[in-house]
Amino acid sequence: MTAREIPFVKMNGLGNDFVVFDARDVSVRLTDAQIAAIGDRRSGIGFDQMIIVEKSPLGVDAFMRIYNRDGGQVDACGNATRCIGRLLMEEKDTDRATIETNAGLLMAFATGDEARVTVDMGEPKLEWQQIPLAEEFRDTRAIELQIGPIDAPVLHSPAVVNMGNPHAIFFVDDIEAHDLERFGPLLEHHPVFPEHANITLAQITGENEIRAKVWERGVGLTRACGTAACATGVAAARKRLTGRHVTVTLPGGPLDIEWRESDGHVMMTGDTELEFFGALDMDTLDTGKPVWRREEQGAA
Ligand SMILES: N[C@@H](CCC[C@H](N)C(=O)O)C(=O)O
Repeated sequence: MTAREIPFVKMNGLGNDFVVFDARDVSVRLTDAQIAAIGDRRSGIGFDQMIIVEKSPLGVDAFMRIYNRDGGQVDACGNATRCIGRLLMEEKDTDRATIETNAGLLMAFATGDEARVTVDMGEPKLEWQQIPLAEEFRDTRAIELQIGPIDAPVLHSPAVVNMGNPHAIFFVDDIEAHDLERFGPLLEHHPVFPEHANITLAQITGENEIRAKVWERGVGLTRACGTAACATGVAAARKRLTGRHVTVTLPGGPLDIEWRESDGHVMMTGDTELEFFGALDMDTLDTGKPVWRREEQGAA
C-alpha cells in the first residue's frame, strides 16, 4: 500500500452494496464529485451507498456516516447498519455492537450465523411533520397525492413512514405491473416530500408475507433497501394488511421485520456479505476515474 492509498471493504446486504472506509484513525473527507466518481459502476468501484466509519462522539463502538451514490449524505441505511454491525462485532469478538448515526443510536446483534445480523432500527416516526411532508396529513397510513403523469389511481395514495429517512409505500396487487423506473424519480421528487423520499411498491403475497421493490432516493432501483423493508412492515401492520412480524422479500432476498409490541422498535434480521478488501489511490480521485485494486488475501 502506498502512502496515498486508503483501504476499503466492499460489502452488501442482499445485493444493496457499499464501499466502506474506516476513518477512525485517519481522516477521509471527500467531495460530492469524488463520491460520485467512486460510486460509478463503469469507471469507479461502484456502490449504492458509501459508508464512512468514524470514532463515535458519544463513545459507543463507532459512528456511521452514509452517502448515497449521488454524493448526498443521508441519516439511515438498514442494510449498511447490518454490515457495519457485523464488522464491529467481528473486530471486538462480541455478540453486539452499538452504532451511532445521524438518526440515533442503533444496536446490532449476532444471530449465531456470522453473515446474518439483527439490528434494532428504533421507533418509526409517523407524524406528517416527522416524515417530513410539506403539508398537513392527519392520517399517514394513506396520503392523497396529486400526480399528473402517473395514470394508475392506486399510485396516488401511499403510506408514509420515517425510519431515520423518508419512505412512501404504495400497496398494489402486483408489483411487476408498474414501471417503478419510470415513476420512481417523479415520486422521489414530488413537492409533498421536501427532503425527497424512497419509493416502495409492495404486494401482500401471503399471511405476513410481502414482496417489495424500491426506488431509492439519491440512487435509483436497488436490489434491496433495509429501511424500506422496515417502513413497509410498519405500514402494512398499521393498515392491518399483516401482523407486526413479516417477511419482506426484495429482489436481493428476504428480510425478517418485526415491529415489536413491547417498545415500538423495529427489529430487522437479514444476511450480509463481505465481498472483498481493496485500496483506493487518493491521488486519482479528481481524474473522474479513480484507480483502485483488490487485496487478494482479503477475499471472502
Ligand atoms: N439502502 C438503504 C437506504 C439508503 C438511504 C436511502 N437511499 C435514502 O436516501 O434515504 C437501506 O438499506 O436502508
